[in-house]
Amino acid sequence: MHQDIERILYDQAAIARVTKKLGAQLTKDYAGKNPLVICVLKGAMLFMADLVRQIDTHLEMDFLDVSSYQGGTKSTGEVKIIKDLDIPLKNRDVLIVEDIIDTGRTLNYLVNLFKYRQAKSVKICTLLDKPETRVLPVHSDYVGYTVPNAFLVGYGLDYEENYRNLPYVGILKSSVYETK
Ligand SMILES: O=P(O)(O)OC[C@H]1O[C@H](OP(=O)(O)OP(=O)(O)O)[C@H](O)[C@@H]1O
Ligand code: HPA
Ligand SMILES: [Mg+2]
Repeated sequence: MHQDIERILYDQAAIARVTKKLGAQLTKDYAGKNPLVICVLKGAMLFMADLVRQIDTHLEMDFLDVSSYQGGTKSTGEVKIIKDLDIPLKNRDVLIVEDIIDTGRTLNYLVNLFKYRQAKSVKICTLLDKPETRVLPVHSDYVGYTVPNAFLVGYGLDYEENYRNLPYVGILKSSVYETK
């Protein structure tokens, strides 16, 4: 698995550092608001698990499964809800937690959907932001790291469902997907 990684961008310590910093900001911004913190499965699961433990105020969690990459390195352009939320979000302060914003299709779709469902506020916290490849506009209120235009894996991010369990974020060697 590790031999398929070109370069490690963020190791465990770097991820922990930025997660702690984001958690401190969120603790301040959401004190007394009991936000509904939404994890976008599957990619955001590890970041969500670490981030909520750094937010020191009441919150609720829910999980939504959407997919637009169908495992590969290219966005299909179509966002599909595979599992919807359980908790109604009308009049709730919603915080969407993501691993990465790439084309922006996933979050553009979700922000519009949650506003349509009458959330009181909708904000985004993403570990990684890849602004160079944006197709649809997305404003993220909380960003861990801004990343270069490369296909990344690890810490939740996959290539064909593999590599999510790497404890770091790295660039996948192009030979891994170009020979397919
Ligand atoms: O900005 P975008 O181009 O929409 O890309 C970002 C989304 O793509 C990935 O999810 P994916 O759809 O691959 O599903 P996964 O989270 O289950 O890996 C990633 O976890 C983000 O949710
Ligand atoms: O760089 C990426 N890696 C893995 N999954 C992704 N989904 C969007 N961008 C990426
Ligand atoms: Mg995802």
